[in-house]
Amino acid sequence: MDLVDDDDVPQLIEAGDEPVIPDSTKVPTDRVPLTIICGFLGAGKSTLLRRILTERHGYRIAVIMNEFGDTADIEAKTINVSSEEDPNAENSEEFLELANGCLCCSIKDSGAAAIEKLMQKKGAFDHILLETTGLADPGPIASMFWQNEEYAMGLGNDIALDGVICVVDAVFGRQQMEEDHAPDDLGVGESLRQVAGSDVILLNKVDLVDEAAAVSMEEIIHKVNPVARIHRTVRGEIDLKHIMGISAYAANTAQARESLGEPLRHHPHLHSHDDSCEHHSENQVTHYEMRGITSLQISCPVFNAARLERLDEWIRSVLWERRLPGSSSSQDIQVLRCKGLFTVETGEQYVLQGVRSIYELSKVSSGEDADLGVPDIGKMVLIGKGLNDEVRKSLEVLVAS
Ligand SMILES: Nc1nc2c(ncn2[C@@H]2O[C@H](COP(=O)(O)OP(=O)(O)OP(=O)(O)O)[C@@H](O)[C@H]2O)c(=O)[nH]1
Repeated sequence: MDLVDDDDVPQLIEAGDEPVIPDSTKVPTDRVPLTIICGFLGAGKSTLLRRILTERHGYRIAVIMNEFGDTADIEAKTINVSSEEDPNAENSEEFLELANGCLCCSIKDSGAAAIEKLMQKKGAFDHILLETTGLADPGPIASMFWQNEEYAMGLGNDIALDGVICVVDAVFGRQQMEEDHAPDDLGVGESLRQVAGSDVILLNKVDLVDEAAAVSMEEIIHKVNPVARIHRTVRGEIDLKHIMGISAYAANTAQARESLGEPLRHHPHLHSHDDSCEHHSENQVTHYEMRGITSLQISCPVFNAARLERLDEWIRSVLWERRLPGSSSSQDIQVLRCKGLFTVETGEQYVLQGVRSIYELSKVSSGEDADLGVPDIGKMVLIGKGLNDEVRKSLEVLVAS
């Protein structure tokens, strides 16, 4: 079942004389954060979730293990967890409250119905983890929980997308990405879409590879997605603060700068081409391509209001019409993820967040981050297909004009 039609006309920001720029201060704050966990087949998603469901970590998490986005029943494999009171509960109950405070949910309904049932238990958990099938593309699922007007009146009021986590197999990940060529409008397969559309990547099974192979894999991941944080894991062992509460979609200066700044600082041994360019503030398209997926990073000077409006128009054209403004022909551009942080002359800051055709360019509330030394230089990162030199030049001309 397709939860979201890629071709749907995006509804977030309507074209008009004035850009509709939401103020992040108006976003409700009492929502339950939701983290989507995707990953290659057999990469270790269930192992990670089993750990979360059984270890004492102090978090109250509702874990949904479901063939989400599919009409199939719950995954045949069982997460072998049991409560002390009823060791067979997972076989009979939709909801299993675990000794460590987590709530395990195996919900047969797919999609929104599963989440609606879970939200009836709101209060019993502080965070939702949603496991997707190994073949799932996280983009449409993320879109369902982020800036989706259809859900804004119902589900969207209760849930806030926190981030997308991708578990990558350190042994077979490279092969999976290279061989992956599912025929679709983008011409790339799911494993690449998962890496491109994620905010945090867990490079799992590093116990099975040597240091050189792990570094090489990190470099490949970084070149496909320069803004994702990469953590090495063995059997999903990771401090949960790295995958929960990351606010990857927040319209918040500190978070935006964090995700746009130095994504590889956990890995000082990595000095890729991208990093050196970054230090020189050089705008560039990554020279590495994996089945046409590239990233484009650009530095932006302080904007005036008119330029911000033109940038908004540029984004609409590229994300919605897949072409550069002023160009009559389709250039086959498809953006999977975009992020940005911009400062305008008045001192106000704007954060760009985008998942495919849906985006939000929102003003950061005044006073926020006032003491953090906000840099004058803004930055924008696009990840997707067709992001060639022509696209980069078009953006450079726009931000410099
Ligand atoms: N050596 C090693 N084995 C691991 C690690 N993580 C998971 N495994 C094993 O890899 C196999 C697949 O792990 P799963 O957690 O089932 O993977 P998955 O991503 O849920 O698989 P699918 O749902 O089929 O896509 C299992 O046999 C795990 O025990 C790891 O870090 N190191």
